[in-house]
Amino acid sequence: MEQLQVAFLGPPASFSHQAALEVFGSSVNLIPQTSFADAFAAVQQQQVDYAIIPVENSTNGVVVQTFDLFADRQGLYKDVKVCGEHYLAVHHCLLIRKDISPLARPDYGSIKKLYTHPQAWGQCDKFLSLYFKGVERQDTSSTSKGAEIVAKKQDEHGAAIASRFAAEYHGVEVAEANIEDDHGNKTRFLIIENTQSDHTNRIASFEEVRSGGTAQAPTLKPARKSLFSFTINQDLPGALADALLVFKAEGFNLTSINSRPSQRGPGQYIFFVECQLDQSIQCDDVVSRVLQSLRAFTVTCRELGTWKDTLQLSG
Ligand SMILES: O=C(O)C(=O)C[C@]1(C(=O)O)C=C[C@@H](O)C=C1
Repeated sequence: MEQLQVAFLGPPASFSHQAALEVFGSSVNLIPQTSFADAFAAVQQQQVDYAIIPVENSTNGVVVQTFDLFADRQGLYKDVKVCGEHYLAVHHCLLIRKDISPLARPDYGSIKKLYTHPQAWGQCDKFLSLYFKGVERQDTSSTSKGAEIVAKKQDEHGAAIASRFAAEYHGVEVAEANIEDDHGNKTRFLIIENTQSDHTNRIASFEEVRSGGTAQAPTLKPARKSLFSFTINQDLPGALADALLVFKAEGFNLTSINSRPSQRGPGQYIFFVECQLDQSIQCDDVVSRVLQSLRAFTVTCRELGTWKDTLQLSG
């Protein structure tokens, strides 16, 4: 089989890179992207087979940029769907250049600027409020980008928040490890594919890739999750409640609801519903039935993928 191409948020040694290695191993071609939008575009344009994208963190909540891409307001990603998920344990470190003299802890007074991805600030809030109150913060496109900047900026006493993997890759030092508020901190990643791709269509399912082609037909169907997006007529009393009842009627358990502005006026939203289908429901066409029923209560609706629920397996 041709080597699989997998996009992730770069530069190398980001948490997305770590998640990609855990899911796909090192035999696939892992291709760094500068933004989540580039990763979505690479899937839509079939430059890659899969991309791995963070969607929510157990401490800091949803990754809004990812939901904005799933909102697909311009119709740029019409063939992109979720085919899998992965939970990654996320441990943050404070990284400094190797030539900066050892810091007098807990006083990090010599550090004048901090760099990291916006998601990481909220995951390390307690540590930052304790030691870095008032210190300038600069958002970076990823945690590993922050590590790269700190490694290159010889004229500045800056620090990055990123992983130990990023410290090793970018040649910087770990001044403090495990600075996340919750040591059980986890980020859930979604794996996306292009439903029109001949290459991925030849593979029975993403789960076959994950298991290295050894996936056995399960005796009991695993719990599955589906993601739907929809807009409603918000002037109609009960429109949202009616839409949500469709899931209940088909035996889906709603596991999360999110919304993003539809950008069609104030108070107008795109809703995202993630739901779990019980193992006992064997019916494969239940997803299309939900979509069919949703059409009666929504203005627009879309199924954004169905995949194996791995929450129980994530430890
Ligand atoms: O910046 C990175 O290293 C990423 O892969 C992105 C990201 C995210 O957006 O959630 C991934 C995991 C962590 O939660 C922090 C950052």
